[in-house]
Amino acid sequence: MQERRNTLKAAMAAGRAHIGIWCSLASALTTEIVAGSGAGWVLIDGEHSPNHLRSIMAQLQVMGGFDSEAVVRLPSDDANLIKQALDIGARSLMIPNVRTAEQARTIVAAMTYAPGGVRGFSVGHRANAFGRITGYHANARAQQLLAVQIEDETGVANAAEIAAVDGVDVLFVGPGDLSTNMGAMGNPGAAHVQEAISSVRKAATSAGKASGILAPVKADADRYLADGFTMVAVGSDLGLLARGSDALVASFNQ
Ligand SMILES: O=C(O)C(=O)C[C@H](O)[C@@H](O)CO
Repeated sequence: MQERRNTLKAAMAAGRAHIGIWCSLASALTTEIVAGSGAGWVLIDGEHSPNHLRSIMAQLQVMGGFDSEAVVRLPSDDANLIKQALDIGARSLMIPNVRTAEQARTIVAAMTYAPGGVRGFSVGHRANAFGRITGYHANARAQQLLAVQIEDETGVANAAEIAAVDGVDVLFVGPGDLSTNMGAMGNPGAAHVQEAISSVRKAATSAGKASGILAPVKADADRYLADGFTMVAVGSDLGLLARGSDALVASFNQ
């Protein structure tokens, strides 16, 4: 049995844009619905949502039948969480609040088997189809994608060094945290925040890496894509359901 190619990783390496949808409802059913949309990737959020390893695994299982790549965001850079997420079958990770190149190297090491890293070795896990994937351990890193989130001014200042770390594929801007940490709470459109966002993209591009951002307003997403961001989340399951139901009710309350 062969592991399926990580088409998101290939697209990022080739500079091809893939839009994604953010899944925060911690539901295998809604993630399965979203995965059928044709989005290039689906973010399973383990930071700002009531997800846990089993709920993340259930979403990975339902996504197995779709071309869309599952990207799992962990709540931190904790090596033990990285190990568990990789073993249940996550191979594209998003790690929040990455501020230094050293932190990024530590994250890559947690994703990598010895001698290059410290990922714990096991044969019998879901990632390896329970021992059925030929050459899983030797090829695991080649199919992994790492998106590190740049979410404060330290990360922005270190973006070039972070992007240069071997194993980092994407610098992904967290617009909410970045704007908040820059004194413009929840307003990534502020001029100085936009300058920071642009500098992150340029740092990624200069290092031959991809850049990404969450942009649930279409005009923003279109602009970021035009500027060269290639991993752009353009909406969320939660937003689609909340705003869609609001609008539906409002349409009858004219
Ligand atoms: O800082 C941000 O913005 C992000 O990283 C995305 C948010 O955490 C996401 O949960 C918005 O729903």
